[in-house]
Order: sequence, then C-alpha cells, then structure tokens
Amino acid sequence: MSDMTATATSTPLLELRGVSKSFGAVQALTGVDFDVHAGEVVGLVGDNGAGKSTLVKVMSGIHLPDDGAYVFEGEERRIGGPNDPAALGVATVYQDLALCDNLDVVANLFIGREEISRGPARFVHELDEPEMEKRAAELLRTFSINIPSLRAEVGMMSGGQRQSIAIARSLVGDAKVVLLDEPTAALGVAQTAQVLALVKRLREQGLGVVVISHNLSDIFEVVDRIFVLRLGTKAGTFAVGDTTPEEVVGAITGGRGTVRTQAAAAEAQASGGEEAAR
Ligand SMILES: Nc1ncnc2c1ncn2[C@@H]1O[C@H](COP(=O)(O)OP(=O)(O)OP(=O)(O)O)[C@@H](O)[C@H]1O
Repeated sequence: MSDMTATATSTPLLELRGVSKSFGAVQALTGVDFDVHAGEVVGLVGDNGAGKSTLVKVMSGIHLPDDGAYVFEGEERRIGGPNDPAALGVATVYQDLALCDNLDVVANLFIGREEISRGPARFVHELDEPEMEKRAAELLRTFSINIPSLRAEVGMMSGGQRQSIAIARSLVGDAKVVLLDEPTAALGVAQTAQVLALVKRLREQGLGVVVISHNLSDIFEVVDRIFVLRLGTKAGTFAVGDTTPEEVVGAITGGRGTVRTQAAAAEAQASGGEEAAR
C-alpha cells in the first residue's frame, strides 16, 4: 500500500465517530468509527443487513444518527439533512442511478443545477447551454469518460456508460468525497472494468471514495482499504496489500461461514476447495 503512511498521518476528509442508528427495535449501527482520506478508496463490505447502506446514508445526510459525530476536514459539522453533506462536497451515487433516459448527457449532468445566463431582457433567464456543454466536456475529459456524443440520450447507452455518467454527475458540484453504492452491480465484465477504471481516476484526482460492494474481486482490484461491518459494528479494517479475501470473508462472517462472495467462490472453484469460500 503506497499511501498508507499518508493515510495514517493526515486528517481524514470525512470521519464518523461513534455513530449509532436504530430503526425502531432494529439497531442498524452501533458506535461505528469510519474515515476516508483524500486520494483514498475505501471499500465498505458486509453481509446482507450489516448496515452498509445505513452507514452511507448517514454520510450523505439521509439518515440522521441517534448518536455520534460527523467530522469533515477535521471539524465537527452539524448535519440536518442531505443538503449539508452535499454543501461540504460529499456526493452520493445510488444503485438505481436515477438518470433521465430521454435526456442527453449534458442535461443529465446538470439536472437540478442548470447554469443560468441572463437573457437580453432583465428578467428573462435562460439555461446557458454552451456553458453547460463546455463544462460537461471538460469534466468527461478530466476523468477520461468516453461517451459517443454529449447530445445523445442516455437511454441509448450501455450500463457502464450510464454508471460513468451517474458518477460524473456527482462531480459537477465540486465533490471532495464520492459515495458509490454497488457501482458495478448488474454490469458485465467490460463495463465493470470501465467503472473501476473511473473509480481509480477519482482517486488520482485526490477525491476520497467510498464503495459499497458485495463483489470482493472488484473490491480487491480498486480499493486501498477494506472496512468490514458486521451486525452494525465495525468488524475490522484491512489494507488491501496486507490481507487476503479469506481474512476479509472471515471478518464479514465472524467465522460463521454464511457469506459466499463471488471472489471467494471463484477462488474456491479454482483451488477445488469448496469449503474455503464458506
Ligand atoms: N428505513 C429502515 N427502516 C427500518 N429498518 C431499516 C431501514 N433501513 C435499514 N433497516 C434495517 O437496518 C439493518 C441494516 O440495513 P442496511 O440496509 O444498512 O444493510 P446493508 O448492509 O446495506 O444490507 P444489504 O447488503 O442487504 O443492502 C437491517 O436490519 C435493515 O432491515
């Protein structure tokens, strides 16, 4: 791990301290400490119901924790809803993408934050299409996102291109931290590679990235550090260079052997040892 020293010594971009959250009788998170640094990709893994989505929703301000602190760039912040993390530069890309299929790439990138230019009459405001198109092109160039045409409808595009556009949209507002919920779910091999390459470019640009994934091979390919949640508590954090899929699966299951990840299954198949993945 090349940047673990920097990670260990620098102030995290985003830090949660002692976060707890319950839904009625369900204790989804209990005293969770989490952090992500600039230029770092953290993989958030855990069994179904472990609390991953809840933790990400605390980071994005959708869920307000019952207890704990939200610290951004070393300062504790008051979070009252999703606008507060967004204003700090914490952007979320959800699994369902929420793109508008009948709109083109530029329109999708700027939805809800259209550039306005003053028209000739004092009170006439127009969408500044040339400016949006220019910024869209710059953004896609910066992150090497290949889209056939900025004016093509996104409904016509591949899953990988759509996911890339959804990620690019989160970057329009000067994001510092990007939260990705299962960015490669439902993608084929080539499209997954395209999205993982984009995640690496986010890191190169100095963003902090949090990726939820059930796919350990994707996680091992792209992240610097793996954060394991089990039953709403932190079960461990592992530098990818210093751990193995077996160790991570062990942390996910707590040795109970109930999780069978794709990576572990593939590895077990390759070695002929079915039990290794259990
Ligand atoms: N809005 C909610 N209302 C009630 N219970 C909830 C709510 N959101 C999550 N939970 C519960 O909190 C626990 C953690 O759920 P969460 O969705 O965070 O897990 P997860 O690790 O993301 O799971 P998965 O991998 O299945 O998506 C679960 O027991 C879940 O049923």
